[in-house]
Amino acid sequence: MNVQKFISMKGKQPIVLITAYDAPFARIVNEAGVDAILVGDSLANNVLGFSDTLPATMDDMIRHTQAVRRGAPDAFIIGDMPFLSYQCSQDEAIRNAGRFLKEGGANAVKLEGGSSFAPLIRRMVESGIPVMGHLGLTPQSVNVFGGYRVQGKDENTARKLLEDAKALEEAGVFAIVLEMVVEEVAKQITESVNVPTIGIGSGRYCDGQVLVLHDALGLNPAFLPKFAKRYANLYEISLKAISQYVEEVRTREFPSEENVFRLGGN
Ligand SMILES: Nc1nc(=O)c2c([nH]1)NC[C@@H]1CN(c3ccc(C(=O)N[C@@H](CCC(=O)O)C(=O)O)cc3)CN21
Ligand SMILES: CC(C)C(=O)C(=O)O
Ligand SMILES: [Mg+2]
Repeated sequence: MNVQKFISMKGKQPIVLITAYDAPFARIVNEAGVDAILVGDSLANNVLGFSDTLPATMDDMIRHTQAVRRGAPDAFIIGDMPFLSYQCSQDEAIRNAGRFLKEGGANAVKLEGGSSFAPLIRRMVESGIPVMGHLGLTPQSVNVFGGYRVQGKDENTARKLLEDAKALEEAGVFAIVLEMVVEEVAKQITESVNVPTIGIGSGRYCDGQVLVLHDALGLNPAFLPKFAKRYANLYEISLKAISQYVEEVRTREFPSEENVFRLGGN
């Protein structure tokens, strides 16, 4: 996979992305054959225990991008730029984006935002950093939105989304994530730009889909967004497994003869 192949898949074959945050899961999703792995800033809520994505730092993201790279040496990896790593100044943004490639081992970065980020994105691409855009519900702006709401419900916001998508394409992004955009608007955007759209909660007509790993695997029993699908219930499976371990230590069933080292034996 590379950015040109990504672009060439538009309209031909659905593009499959999923998030991963560590080496063992990166190995699993890579072996399952996803087209790319997103090291999301949703690291903050899914792995670090925060309630939103805002606390993720550059150092967090680099450390976990490195872990994903070690678990999936040949995967196409996209690093998600965390809150305030690219909003303060263009120079700082380019340096931080570059860290994902130089230190993290990522192949590209993603950042949230519309046409006002087009000049920055153009500079990044001209500097040799492939950029994925992210429009619609941009979780780093949850405090401005006042919640996680569907985007593009009226004519004005739908038009703004379309204009933003065209501005990002013009700036040189290789793909655009559309998050929680009403299906009709996501379809229109998909038909109006020449780069692939990757949907999450944005319906059936995007060029690809991205899902949060912990949602797909059912690792969070408390919450599942309406747009997500649980393909397994790892919370229950894990709970059952560890409960059995607890029980077996207490009953001295574990460790058993096969787990022990003895004098003169093996
Ligand atoms: N585990 C996880 N899954 C995600 O999809 C995800 C993250 N984390 N973190 C980053 C963002 C935040 N996202 C979110 C967060 C909350 C809702 C939510 O509260 N949805 C409600 C209400 C939707 C509505 O207003 O209609 C839902 O029931 O889906 C949705 C997406 C999507 N992203
Ligand atoms: C939901 C995806 C697109 C994301 O940005 C993340 O996981 O951080
Ligand atoms: Mg994100």
